[in-house]
Amino acid sequence: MTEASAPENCLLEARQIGRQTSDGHWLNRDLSLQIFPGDRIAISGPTGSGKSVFLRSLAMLDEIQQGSILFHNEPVRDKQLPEYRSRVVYLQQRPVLIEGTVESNLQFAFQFQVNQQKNHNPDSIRNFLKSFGRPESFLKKKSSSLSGGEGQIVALLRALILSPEILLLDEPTSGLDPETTQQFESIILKWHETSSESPAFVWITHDRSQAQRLADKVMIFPAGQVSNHVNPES
Ligand SMILES: Nc1ncnc2c1ncn2[C@@H]1O[C@H](COP(=O)(O)OP(=O)(O)OP(=O)(O)O)[C@@H](O)[C@H]1O
Repeated sequence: MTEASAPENCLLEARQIGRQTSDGHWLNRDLSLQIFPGDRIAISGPTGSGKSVFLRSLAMLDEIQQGSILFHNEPVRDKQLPEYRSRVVYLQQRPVLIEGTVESNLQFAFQFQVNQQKNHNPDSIRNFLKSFGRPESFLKKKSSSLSGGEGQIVALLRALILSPEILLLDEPTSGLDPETTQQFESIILKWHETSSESPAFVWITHDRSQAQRLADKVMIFPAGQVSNHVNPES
């Protein structure tokens, strides 16, 4: 039986995907998700239930051994991966920054051919910094001198200035204090609300109240059911 296609406006579809280790052990199986413009999706579930494995599969960082991933209803070919990764941006729990200043980290992505047509807008960077309560001199700070939380902020700015269609966030605030967590959430919600392209995000969180604040759909692991209600009591 052939599966029905996703609606035309579907940005990203994981269709019954599964990931297996080289010794044949399934880390997750039969997981499906459709992501539409404007979606705010939380992924929740116990430790070790396969949330990060799934998100890495969506980011196409790890190969899947079952099912398919479709971007705008088309499979992504190997040679399209750089473009895919500039449109579907993955932010991991611990940021990876290059040596040099904050500014050089922010400019780094624009060196790649796939991002050269994107606008490097200094005003938007200044606005983001303001929202984080950081002065412009923050741009001159060495990445090696940043705290873990500041590093995560830089990684977020670096992702947002690429104007992604989808942002994939793996517990991005787990190492941040409550104030920085709140700033981080506000920035993402503001980006989400004000971007003309109607971007979507998928956010792994253990914190039910965070899921409640941020998301309008929740995917619960290990089964991977998607529900339209984020109920902090359930
Ligand atoms: N590359 C890999 N090879 C073998 N096992 C792996 C690999 N990646 C993840 N696992 C295992 O898969 C399981 C699910 O891991 P995953 O990191 O996705 O869990 P999680 O739900 O994100 O957990 P947490 O909430 O603690 O971050 C774990 O038992 C983990 O050890």
